[in-house]
Amino acid sequence: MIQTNNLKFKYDNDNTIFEFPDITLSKNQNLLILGKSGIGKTTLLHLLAGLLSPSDGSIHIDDVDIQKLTNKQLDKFRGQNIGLVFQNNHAVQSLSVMENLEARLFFAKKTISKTVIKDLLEHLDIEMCKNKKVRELSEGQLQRLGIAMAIVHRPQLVLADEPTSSLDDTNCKKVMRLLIEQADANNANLIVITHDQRIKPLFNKTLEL
Ligand SMILES: Nc1ncnc2c1ncn2[C@@H]1O[C@H](COP(=O)(O)OP(=O)(O)OP(=O)(O)O)[C@@H](O)[C@H]1O
Repeated sequence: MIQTNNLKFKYDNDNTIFEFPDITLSKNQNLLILGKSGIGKTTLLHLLAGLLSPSDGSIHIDDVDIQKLTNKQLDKFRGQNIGLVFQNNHAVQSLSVMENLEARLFFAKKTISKTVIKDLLEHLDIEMCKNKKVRELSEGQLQRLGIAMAIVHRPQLVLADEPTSSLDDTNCKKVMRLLIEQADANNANLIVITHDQRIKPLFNKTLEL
């Protein structure tokens, strides 16, 4: 469940004040966020992830008011409950695909069987790369690893910023199906930002900024 109220934000070094429309998502609902370049889509996603702090308003995720958490509590909450798919992959270059996923699970304090991880990698078409170092992956493989890392710990909320931008049509379909399936299976919410026309028909709830 996600609820935002009267969210406002301003970067320290800029006078623009962003005022975001309220978001209400019940369990299992997904949302596509649209809007022209520079309107504040990524900013909104960072607010929802607790990476930025609003100047006004509130964000509730599963009844937790994230502004009320200390930094340490927020880090823990994010690690366990939120999955982030960002344009720049945050995987550790010197570790393998599998080691990165194991590190993600360790951080989230969750145990997921090797079979389930193998299944996830197969769905994302990167099982054959599981022992490769991150620096040895192609752009598309790296993006799919980012998606695996965002959902392997089965978070309640998945936030994805342009998750399909460097994927071909086949992988775009696979990735979006997987993100939506995983969100459904975990009773989670999926919020996606995109310019990718291919994924618009997959969402019945959209927010135009
Ligand atoms: N750290 C920052 N400090 C100051 N201004 C910033 C910062 N990050 C982003 N901005 C500005 O805030 C505005 C919104 O940026 P944001 O990345 O949220 O837009 P967006 O809608 O996601 O754009 P795009 O579709 O091009 O990715 C832009 O004008 C951007 O220059």
